[in-house]
Amino acid sequence: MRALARVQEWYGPHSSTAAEWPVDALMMAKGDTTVSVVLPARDEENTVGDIVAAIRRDLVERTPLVNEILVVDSNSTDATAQRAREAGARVVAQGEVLSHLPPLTGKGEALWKGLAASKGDIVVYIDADLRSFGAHYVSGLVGPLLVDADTQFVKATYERPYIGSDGAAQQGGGGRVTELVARPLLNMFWPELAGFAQPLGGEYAARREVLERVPFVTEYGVEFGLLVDLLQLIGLDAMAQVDLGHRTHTHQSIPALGRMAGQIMLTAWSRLERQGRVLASEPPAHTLLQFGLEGQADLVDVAVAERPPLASLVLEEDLA
Ligand SMILES: O=c1ccn([C@@H]2O[C@H](COP(=O)(O)OP(=O)(O)O[C@H]3O[C@H](CO)[C@@H](O)[C@H](O)[C@H]3O)[C@@H](O)[C@H]2O)c(=O)[nH]1
Ligand SMILES: O=C(O)[C@H](O)COP(=O)(O)O
Repeated sequence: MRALARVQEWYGPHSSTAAEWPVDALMMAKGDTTVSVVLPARDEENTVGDIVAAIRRDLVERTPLVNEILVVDSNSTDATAQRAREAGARVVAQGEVLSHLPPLTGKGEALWKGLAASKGDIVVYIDADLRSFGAHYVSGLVGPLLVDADTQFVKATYERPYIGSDGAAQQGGGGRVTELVARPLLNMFWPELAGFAQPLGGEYAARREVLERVPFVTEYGVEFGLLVDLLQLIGLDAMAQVDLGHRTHTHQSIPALGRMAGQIMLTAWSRLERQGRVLASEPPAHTLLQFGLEGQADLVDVAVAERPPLASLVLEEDLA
């Protein structure tokens, strides 16, 4: 009950909508602060170009709110890098950033490499598979950071329909892993975070100095890990939420979401262990036996790894 009261107390003062952060007003607040937009992209040739072009048109050329657009090409096998470059982004290959380190995989790795390769004081992450993107996604996320010095991290919320193969939208049907896995876990173990309506969403912004002080879990554990670790590092009152309206994206299959769910559960477990809240006599298994339509079995690995806080790495390299 105490946690719920805490969420209620936090919610009002730390929630806003994108409409409350008009770009022209933000330009006054921006001053010398630089803003990087980082898009992780694996095989997103159908969507990445339009997203980059919209940011470039509305937030670089029309009003210079954004200083840098960086696409991290996450081992794509399609024309993602070319489309992103043509639309005006700088593109880096995930494996070529900090290439002296052994490569890791997945979205969390792309985000960490994007942090290392970008320069802005504020870093905005935007998924490259969005079909509902508008410039207000970026301005809404940076608004609280530019205007309020106490805000360190801003997470998006939105209505998330499920779009069926016939194109029909089912209101509230999207975010299946959020509803079935992430939200129950957060409410059980980190109830202070229960007010984040879309904890797994890929759109959020933070001050670089804060992002460089937390580890990044690889694969799809990254958003869950960041929320839990940032709560511990900066506290709930330095975290805010902005309603961006509506979000549609490319849905993954149920087996793929099962693997994502496994990665998120392992991330939660690692944080429970690290925070001294569970004592494991043996680590959880990280294999998942999945079954296809014909009943065929497939053993997959849902292990996640972790990159250390970027700041610790820079320090280590400075000392070496
Ligand atoms: O190895 C990868 C996998 C994904 N991506 C990119 O990451 C973004 C999100 O990935 P996606 O597969 O579309 O994830 P979703 O099914 O949409 O999963 C949701 O839940 C995940 C777990 O929190 C989040 O990482 C996602 O941002 C969020 O949209 C997209 O731009 C991908 O191209 C990579 O860069 N590398
Ligand atoms: O955020 C989630 O829960 C996953 O990305 C699944 O989203 P979807 O159900 O909208 O595909």
